[in-house]
Amino acid sequence: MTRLKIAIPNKGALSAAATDILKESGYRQRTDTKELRLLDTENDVEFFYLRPRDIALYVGEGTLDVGITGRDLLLDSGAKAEEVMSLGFGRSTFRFAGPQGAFEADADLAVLAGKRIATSYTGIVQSFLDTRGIEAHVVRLDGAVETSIQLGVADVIADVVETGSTLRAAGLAVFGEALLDSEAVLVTRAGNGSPAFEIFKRRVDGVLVARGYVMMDYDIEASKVDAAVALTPGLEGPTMSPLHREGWVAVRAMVPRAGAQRLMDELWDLGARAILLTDIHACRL
Ligand SMILES: Nc1ncnc2c1ncn2[C@@H]1O[C@H](COP(=O)(O)OP(=O)(O)OP(=O)(O)O)[C@@H](O)[C@H]1O
Ligand SMILES: O=P(O)(O)OC[C@H]1O[C@H](OP(=O)(O)OP(=O)(O)O)[C@H](O)[C@@H]1O
Ligand SMILES: [Mg+2]
Repeated sequence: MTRLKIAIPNKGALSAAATDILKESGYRQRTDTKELRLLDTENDVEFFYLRPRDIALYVGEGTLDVGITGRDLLLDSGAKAEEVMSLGFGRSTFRFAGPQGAFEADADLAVLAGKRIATSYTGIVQSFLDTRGIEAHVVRLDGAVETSIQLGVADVIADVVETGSTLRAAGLAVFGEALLDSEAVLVTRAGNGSPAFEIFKRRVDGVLVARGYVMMDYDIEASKVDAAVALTPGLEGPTMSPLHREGWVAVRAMVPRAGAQRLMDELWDLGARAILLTDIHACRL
């Protein structure tokens, strides 16, 4: 099997969470943030720590096999890489913004006609304008685009918004609809079904599923077990074990993490006792 080459953000908003998910998936990760390459011989993969903006290009060209980057950066690059899995972190939206009070919050984006729009994501913005048939002037900046309006370089900006605090601090407000919802994604080139890639994907997917579920154990009277199991059906049916206590059984089932506390309340009301929740670190389902 040829060694899988994987691109990881070397710094910025996606870097730490990308490293975490790989560690949880059983891969070696760098200990020094200055390291730009790391060979994991045990798993026969090599990691390349790159700018998140460049990752889709390397993968699209086929120089590297897999990458973690933002959906917005992938689309902006126009690279021939495709999204194969969303990773559930690095969530943001991509929005137009202008000086507070200058635009209606729900303005029709036709108001952009003739405006100067500053952005680091010219690919996304230009293709949006083209699709809508809006003629505007796109000003490409490397970052800190929020300041460009005050400095007289642009009328509006188009940028990543997470909490919105950067916009507020700059006296700006979003308007019109969101261009896209982004999060970190796994990218590869079209049709990559190599065995090494499949193993990598399965490992990462196992961690994501494990993050979404918890293991629930409880004891309940056998006469109530059908009602309890209706609440915790598990993935392929819960595991049931007899208890030493006459007429009681122990039940174990994976349940979605969201709502697990509410489930515990319902099980308690039904008569279940010794209800335990435990984290799952990885799984293959
Ligand atoms: N609060 C945030 N700030 C910036 N990017 C975020 C945020 N939350 C999520 N992201 C996502 O992180 C990615 C951008 O990462 P990053 O900021 O590291 O790249 P960059 O802006 O190209 O680099 P840098 O900011 O170091 O110049 C995008 O996919 C973006 O949607
Ligand atoms: O909505 P918020 O939570 O405030 O986050 C969004 C801000 O974060 C990003 O900037 P980044 O730190 O990547 O700097 P950059 O503009 O130089 O890329 C983005 O460009 C916004 O400025
Ligand atoms: Mg940035």
